[in-house]
Amino acid sequence: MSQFANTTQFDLPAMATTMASKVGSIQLPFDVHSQPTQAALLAAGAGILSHVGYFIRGEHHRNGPTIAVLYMASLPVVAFVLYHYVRLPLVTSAAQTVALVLCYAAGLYTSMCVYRGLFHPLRKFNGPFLARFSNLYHSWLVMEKSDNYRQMTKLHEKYGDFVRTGPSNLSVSAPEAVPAVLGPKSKCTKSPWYDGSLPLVNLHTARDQKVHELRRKDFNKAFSPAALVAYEERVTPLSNLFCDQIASFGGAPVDATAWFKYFAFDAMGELGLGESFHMLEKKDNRWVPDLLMEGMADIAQLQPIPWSTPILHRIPLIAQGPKNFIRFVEDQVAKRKERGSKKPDILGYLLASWEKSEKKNVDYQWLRGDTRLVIVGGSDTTASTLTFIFYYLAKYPNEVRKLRDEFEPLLAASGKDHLDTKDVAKAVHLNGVIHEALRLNPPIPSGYPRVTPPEGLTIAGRYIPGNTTVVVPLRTLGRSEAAYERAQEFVPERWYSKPGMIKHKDAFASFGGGPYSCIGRALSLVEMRNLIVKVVARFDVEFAPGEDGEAFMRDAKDHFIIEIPALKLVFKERRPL
Ligand code: HEM
Repeated sequence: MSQFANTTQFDLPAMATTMASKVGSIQLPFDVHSQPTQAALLAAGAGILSHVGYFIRGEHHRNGPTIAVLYMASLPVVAFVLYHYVRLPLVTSAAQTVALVLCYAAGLYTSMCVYRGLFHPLRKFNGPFLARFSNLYHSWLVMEKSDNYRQMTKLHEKYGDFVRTGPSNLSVSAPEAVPAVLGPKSKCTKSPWYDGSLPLVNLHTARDQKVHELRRKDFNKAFSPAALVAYEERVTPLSNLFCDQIASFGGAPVDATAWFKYFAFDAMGELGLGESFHMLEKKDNRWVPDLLMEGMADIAQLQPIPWSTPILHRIPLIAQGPKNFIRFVEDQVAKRKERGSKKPDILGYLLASWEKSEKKNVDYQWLRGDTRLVIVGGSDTTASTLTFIFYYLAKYPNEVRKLRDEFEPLLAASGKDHLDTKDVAKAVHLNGVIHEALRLNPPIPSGYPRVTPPEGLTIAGRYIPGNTTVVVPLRTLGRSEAAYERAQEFVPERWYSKPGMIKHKDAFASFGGGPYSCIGRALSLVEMRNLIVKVVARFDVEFAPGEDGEAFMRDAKDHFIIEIPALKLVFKERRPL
């Protein structure tokens, strides 16, 4: 199960001495001092060679920290050689060194730009001019507002279904892209982006198919139908607590965004770690969701540049948010391990596999990573979906009536205060509301990148070369007329009585697809159905005075997961308990 990045130690003085001793015995073919042009050309040539011989093929992002250190180390080494062996004055050595290193970089980047602009297999795909030369363009595009999903929609409106967003990157918004790139039969693999959190590993970031398959088996036990039934019993008290807390506002405005987070995090604490974080009843841990989002926001704009994150993770004072969040998770794993749990929880199943492991130290890293994954993957996604759902319910009160008409007879017949498992399929409108909110507002709005197989891939009649990073922009596709009729409108009936309004049944991918799809899908649906039924049964929902939901919809940020602004709602009790 071990799959960690190698960290290389650099002994700079030793490297300098070794290199210097070699240069000392070599007669340079020119005098650096009197023939600067030749020296510059040689450095530029080395840059071109390193591109053509090394950088042009394969993946190098994991070597990012090593390459950065080597590049920095070359400065003192070259300066030392020029000063000590070529016997240039100190200041001249330093100036020549900078010039040579810059010439090397110029050679490297010129070669890259010429190749990417004129000879790259993606050269025939349209996209912003600068995007073809570097992924930095994509980063720059989203730097100010962290609004990748909006930028992707704009680019697709301008350039069509296929947009070259980086030298080897395509965004494909054709509905056929979902089965081809994400479907069970797809031969695409996870892109280098998934290495962004190394050396931390987890199921989601596992790029090796076999490693992923093995770990997913451990996870499957925690998400079996029997486990889900047991989990639902523990969601119900949290839904009740949520309703009681909302009722205590007495009809005053509530920050729905924050409260759905408290619910979803508490549910993940309870079901993931065996103990709620108690955010619904106490203020103590309410900082955790903000910490997570801060961490995601810190590095969101760098996501198009996979080599940047391994470097940032190694710089002590940078990306403090994710590091603090990891510390919080580690603490939770240690506490859960110590206290044990009488009730089944997700970590319990993973701990049981770990107990049997022969490589306890290595597999403990997986345990940490997967606990973080469960908390991140299970909380914020569910919370933002619930907030979007209640935005639509406040905007369209008729939807609330339709929901009540559907579930009230089902609850009366079963005598339960939540939907019985056998009635879930009958709650077609409730399921339609959830799917419609997820279609219009996927919590991972810009999709997740894959790499095409070496032989390439054909989507909607267009051939995409092998080793291309492809992403399906989910929010753009979810609102596309090519996939849905009246695509911008909220019509839950399209998911049951009006199937003609779904033009491409494969286009819905808010939970992913294929072997890497969301393993928590059924659990999140259990949580959401449970809470929606309880809230809608007990409260009428309205926008708070001064709230129209526009800023909420307009100002959402895309940090891979979506960060939504506060949505102020009023919950008025229909029948006080
Ligand atoms: C509305 C709620 C949710 C949505 C929209 C959602 C969406 C997704 C998506 C799109 C993926 C695939 C990402 C990729 O391929 O890179 C994913 C993976 C995953 N999700 Fe969810 N998720 C939700 C709730 C949950 C919950 C409640 C859990 C529970 C712990 C969970 C756990 C996971 C895990 C463990 C993975 C990784 C699966 C793998 O790589 O095999 N998710 N989720």
